[in-house]
Amino acid sequence: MVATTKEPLLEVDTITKSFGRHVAVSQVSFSVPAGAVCGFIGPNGAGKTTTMRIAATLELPDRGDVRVAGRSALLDPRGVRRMIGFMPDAYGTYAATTVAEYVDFFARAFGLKGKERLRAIDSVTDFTGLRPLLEKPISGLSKGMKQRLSLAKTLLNDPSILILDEPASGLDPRARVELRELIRILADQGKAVLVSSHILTELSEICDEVAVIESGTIQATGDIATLSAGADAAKGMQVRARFLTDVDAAQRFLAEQNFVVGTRREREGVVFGFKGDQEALADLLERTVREGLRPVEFHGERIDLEDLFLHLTQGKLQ
Ligand SMILES: Nc1ncnc2c1ncn2[C@@H]1O[C@H](COP(=O)(O)OP(=O)(O)OP(=O)(O)O)[C@@H](O)[C@H]1O
Repeated sequence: MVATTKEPLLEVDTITKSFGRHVAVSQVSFSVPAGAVCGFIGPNGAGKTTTMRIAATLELPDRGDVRVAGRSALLDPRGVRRMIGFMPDAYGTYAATTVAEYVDFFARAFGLKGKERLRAIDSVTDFTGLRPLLEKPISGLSKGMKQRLSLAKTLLNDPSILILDEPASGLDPRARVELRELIRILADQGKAVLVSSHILTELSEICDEVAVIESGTIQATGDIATLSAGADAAKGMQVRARFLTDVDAAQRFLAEQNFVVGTRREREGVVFGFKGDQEALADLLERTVREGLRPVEFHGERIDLEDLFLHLTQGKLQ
């Protein structure tokens, strides 16, 4: 489970689903509290869409359950559906339809009537910035605007949980940033947001937590800082250090210290691998000072997000 002290609004509880003999997801568990964005990260074919479709009650799991505010999706799919907004990775084209017609159609499909429907349409088209484009045919919208339209439709019934399947895929950098901002606002309104991507960097700035999936099984859950720290400790980080005293003496001293793996001279300094956490690194810096080595530079390069993703997944074909 994603570690959190808050009550989960969405709980995916040990779900397993096979298609024929192929196990698409196996014992997948994680949870998302209200007000949080959880990134669901995994390479192509990892099981993200299958998990999200089950969470959105569009598919039944073979085993396990999904609970929304404590309600079981298996026992009460209609009740759960009312609380969930699902934005699929691909949606039907309604090329000849205008933005206004499209939103109105879905508002009616959600059973919204009269003033309530008009209020909901105003609210979602304002939020997504689509109001100036209401009379435009969908065929004339950019990919970014189409994604906003899909999000607008998903928000019509004001769901407390949002499940967004690869919403940023195919968007240009500006549209990505704008979409991220909208997602953050929605979480700040108290919604629980589950958002998938096959790249960690795309979501790292807005996610409170991530769940990493590969080959149908969860590889890691938690916040990115904790996962990065764990990966640093396991994989090691590279530290660059410069000393005012004799560099050879500094290199000899470092080579004998705990967590230090491999030292080499580089320009006036020493570069070494370090397999400890930030605390252990701070201790090492303190020891170099006590030793009289007079450090003037001591810089640990932490694992970057691309490396973290590669560390958490094994790149299995799926
Ligand atoms: N309806 C289906 N019938 C047969 N196999 C399926 C079906 N849906 C998914 N699969 C298989 O289940 C596995 C998981 O697919 P899923 O679409 O959930 O992955 P994903 O992580 O969303 O991938 P992508 O990033 O490529 O969208 C894949 O091997 C896929 O081929």
